[in-house]
Amino acid sequence: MISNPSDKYRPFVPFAREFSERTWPSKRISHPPIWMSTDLRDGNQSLIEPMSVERKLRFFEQLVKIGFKEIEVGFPSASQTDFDFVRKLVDENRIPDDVTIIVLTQSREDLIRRTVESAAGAKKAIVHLYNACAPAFRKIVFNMSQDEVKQIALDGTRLVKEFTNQHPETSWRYEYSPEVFSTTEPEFALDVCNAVTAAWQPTPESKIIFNLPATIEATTPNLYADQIEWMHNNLQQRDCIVLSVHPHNDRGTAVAAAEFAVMAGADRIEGCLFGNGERTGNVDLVTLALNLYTQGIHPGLDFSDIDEVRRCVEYCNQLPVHPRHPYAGDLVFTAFSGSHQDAIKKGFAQRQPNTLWEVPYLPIDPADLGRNYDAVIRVNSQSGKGGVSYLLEQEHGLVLPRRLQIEFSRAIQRVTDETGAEVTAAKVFDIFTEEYLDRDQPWKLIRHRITGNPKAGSGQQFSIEVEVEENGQVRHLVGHGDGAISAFVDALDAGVKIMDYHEHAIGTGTDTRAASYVELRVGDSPTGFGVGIHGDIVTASFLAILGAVNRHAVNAPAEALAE
Ligand SMILES: CC(=O)SCCNC(=O)CCNC(=O)[C@H](O)C(C)(C)COP(=O)(O)OP(=O)(O)OC[C@H]1O[C@@H](n2cnc3c(N)ncnc32)[C@H](O)[C@@H]1OP(=O)(O)O
Ligand SMILES: CC(C)C(=O)C(=O)O
Repeated sequence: MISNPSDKYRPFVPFAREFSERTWPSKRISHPPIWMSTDLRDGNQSLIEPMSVERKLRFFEQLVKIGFKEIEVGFPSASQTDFDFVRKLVDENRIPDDVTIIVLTQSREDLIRRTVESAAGAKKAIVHLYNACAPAFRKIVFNMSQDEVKQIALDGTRLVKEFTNQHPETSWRYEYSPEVFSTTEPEFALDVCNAVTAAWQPTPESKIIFNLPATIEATTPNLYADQIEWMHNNLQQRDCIVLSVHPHNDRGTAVAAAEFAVMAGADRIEGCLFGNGERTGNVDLVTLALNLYTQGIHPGLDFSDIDEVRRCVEYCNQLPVHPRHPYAGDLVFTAFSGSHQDAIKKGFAQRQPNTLWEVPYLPIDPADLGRNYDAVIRVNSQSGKGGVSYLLEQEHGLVLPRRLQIEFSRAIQRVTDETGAEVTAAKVFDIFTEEYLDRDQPWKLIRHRITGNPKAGSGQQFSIEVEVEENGQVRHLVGHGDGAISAFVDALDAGVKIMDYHEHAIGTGTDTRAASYVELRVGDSPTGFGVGIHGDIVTASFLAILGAVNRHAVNAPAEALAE
């Protein structure tokens, strides 16, 4: 009696085998596997609308551009489109000399004949034959014994040999997949593969490919690796074999399964870009390749323009790539949260050219994939001062002092709390402008003139004449001090005490302007900031002081700044 859904399932244990001789867990991947793209076959057969010849061609050319040397181009006996596409590649000489095409077939005479016909004339081609070997498939699909199922593989192998021999103009190789290997008894899968080896008679120069698929991912990836390592150790004529894996992603662990399988002895991986393929997809070759990249191993595939690849794949598959997809999604190099932004900003600030990549929260340099840094930091209610000030610095060259960052991020937080939405970099600057640069000011600077002419260190007084507009009235002020700022403060005579002052240049050459940031106190009020931007540094600092005084007058900071 089954009362719970979980009672319907049993854990997959591959026939009580222990695999205690395993060595793969302590292995490291030191070089890339042979990559085989099955986008045009396994990927294509899983699409809502299979690719047209035009889409297939576009995808094929993209795969070649990325650097794939083995491309499964279709199931030619499935449809006229698939057959015509393979013929087009061959007849129009579209296959580069260093690329081998692969064509898949069931083990049925008419289908094998047509499959060989589709690729005949290519310089290099691989015929790929499969039949399911797992107990459930033997029982449910074929209703056959082990020997009968093995015979399907042997009959198919003989026919592939016979038909390919009729086309000596092509350099043929052979790939055999004991489909559903992942839930097949290891001894039976081994027995079938060894029988196929004997029938095909591969050599070290012309190897057979045994592709051991996790047709349906049924186990934790470590168990798949155990199965692969066992085959690797027990297959006859291993030196004449390319050991391949073909993980599907039913449990969401196909990438781990493929990586473990390589550690366990696999030479080759079949998969699709961005993990397209039956059901949950084939293993994602982009993730696998770029995982190698981050370990200091060049994958031998070129994803230096990941967005172009993504656009092409989305067009051909008519399926979107998820915004969180590893390495390729729109959001994968973006931090919204404050502590992530803070760490990224510091990472960029400390980065030295030509050094190892070490920017927190960014496992890979987006520039290596053709991405820019525009989207690295985006601001919403989860963001902090680091992210906000990063945007001002990147977009407008404004390097806010720490306490101003704290003050300004409160203004941003008010907006994000109110709207619940993202604040774009342009909006951040608008809010900054409104808050610090373009207020409706009671005090406006009209002009100033330094009248004293002190020599540095002389102890002489600085004198200044200032013309300001105060609430519409023009006033002429005079002040004295040790420097321009103190003389200006003296002239204002508004109870101003300067607490902190920063300045820096924005831009270069004739366009250079100065940015000044002044933190001051008016009377006993809490401190507040003013910002001035001007071509003249002294004017910038006066604007900053007036800005702070104005902010105090209009909108005295309600609370003191706290660290
Ligand atoms: C795991 C994978 O991805 S395998 C690849 C799967 N891809 C595809 O199937 C896409 C292309 N396939 C097709 O277009 C069609 O299935 C065709 C043209 C190959 C065959 O079509 P049909 O002749 O109509 O047969 P159908 O698709 O129903 O196949 C089922 C039959 O093939 C048999 N069969 C299934 N796999 C194999 C195999 N590898 N070798 C031999 N026979 C097989 C089944 O037992 C069944 O036989 P039955 O009719 O005697 O019960
Ligand atoms: C044909 C085989 C390799 C396959 O696609 C699978 O088992 O998933």
